[in-house]
Amino acid sequence: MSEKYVVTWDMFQMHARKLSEKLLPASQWKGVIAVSRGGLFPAAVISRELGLRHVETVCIVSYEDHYKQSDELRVLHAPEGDGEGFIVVDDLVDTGNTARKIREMYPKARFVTVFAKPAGAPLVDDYVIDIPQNTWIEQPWDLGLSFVPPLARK
Ligand SMILES: O=P(O)(O)OC[C@H]1O[C@H](OP(=O)(O)OP(=O)(O)O)[C@H](O)[C@@H]1O
Ligand SMILES: O=c1[nH]c(=O)c2nc[nH]c2[nH]1
Ligand SMILES: [Mg+2]
Repeated sequence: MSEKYVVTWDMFQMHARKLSEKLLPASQWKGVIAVSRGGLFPAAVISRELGLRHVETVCIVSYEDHYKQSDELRVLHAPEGDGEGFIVVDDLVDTGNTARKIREMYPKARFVTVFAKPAGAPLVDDYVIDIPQNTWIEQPWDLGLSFVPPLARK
């Protein structure tokens, strides 16, 4: 990836709130299924905003290494059913491989993400922010604050 897009916690919360607005009225939903782990973060915001207390996880491993996707997706845990009445939420779609698997598993769910790159965007029902394909999204839970030395050192 040639570019980086750094996301801060406050911007992430703001975008996740915007995504929640697209999911009104809340009464149409039984609950939320978070695509763990990245989807846990927007799922917390969405379930809070919409007053949904039924929160499930689907656990999929795609990127074993931070920047490198493995050939096979590994599903470690998945709630039963076709997803009817549920919002399935992930933090982002990139190649769309995870989204394709989710769509296959939960064809009746509404699948939403905060960020979408062009290759994955058509697979998502709702998202908030477009990101170019050549850009790596650095999520706030993967980052930390650290000291930066001044330019002029004595
Ligand atoms: O569209 P794709 O190319 O499939 O990529 C998107 C997926 O990749 C990331 O998850 P990852 O597999 O890194 O796991 P994590 O959520 O546990 O960090 C991200 O959270 C999405 O789930
Ligand atoms: O933190 C992440 N940023 C990304 O751009 C991305 N694409 C797939 N998986 C990803 N994880
Ligand atoms: Mg993920």
